Amino acid sequence: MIDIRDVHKDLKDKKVLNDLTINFKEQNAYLLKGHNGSGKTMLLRLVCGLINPSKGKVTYNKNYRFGIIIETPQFLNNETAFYNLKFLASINKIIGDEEIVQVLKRLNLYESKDKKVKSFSLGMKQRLAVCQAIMENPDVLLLDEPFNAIDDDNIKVVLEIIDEYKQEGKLVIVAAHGLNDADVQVFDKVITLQNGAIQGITKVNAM
Ligand SMILES: Nc1ncnc2c1ncn2[C@@H]1O[C@H](COP(=O)(O)OP(=O)(O)OP(=O)(O)O)[C@@H](O)[C@H]1O
Repeated sequence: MIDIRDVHKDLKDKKVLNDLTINFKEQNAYLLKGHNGSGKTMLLRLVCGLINPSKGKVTYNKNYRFGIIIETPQFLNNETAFYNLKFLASINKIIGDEEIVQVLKRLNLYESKDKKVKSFSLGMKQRLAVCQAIMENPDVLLLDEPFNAIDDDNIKVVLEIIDEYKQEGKLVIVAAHGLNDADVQVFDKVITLQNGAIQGITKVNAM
């Protein structure tokens, strides 16, 4: 559980988060919606501790390991896809080559594993970003616009992964726009942000 209570965040005189109170629960997937600049990315940053609130409190009920894509992921462009994941895996040292191969297969990148990232399309880079986010099997998955530039088949793969995470009792928060109604069904709640504040929270099965 991640509890956000009465949170405000000011950056250079601008209120980027405005009086947010939300309780994110395990076994649930949340979809963040809202116009550009409404605060979706800031909320994801707040949830994983990349920014601290100016006022209010963020509480976790356990030590979570986070898997994240926030804004445009950066890779070592002159290295291969496999090398990039191996390099990132060397930080925590909890997975080996086998897990990296599995995740590349899952995101349909195995055939391209030995290609340099600079030759990748936007969609391939986005899928590689999903690989790095999920490869260590995190407790909480935070994805900022993961469907950008991804084709329908791979959108389905990412939606399946979100569903699996929920079934495994994990917590998933995704910022995305333009998902069709059928795809939104994988989420439990849709949170709409406007000017850094919550405009509405809708239960998906009630939509
Ligand atoms: N370093 C900063 N200093 C001041 N304001 C900032 C800073 N970074 C972001 N902002 C502002 O915070 C607000 C929220 O930005 P955020 O990136 O969270 O929006 P978003 O909903 O994710 O939009 P997008 O879909 O464009 O990514 C925006 O108005 C943005 O201009």
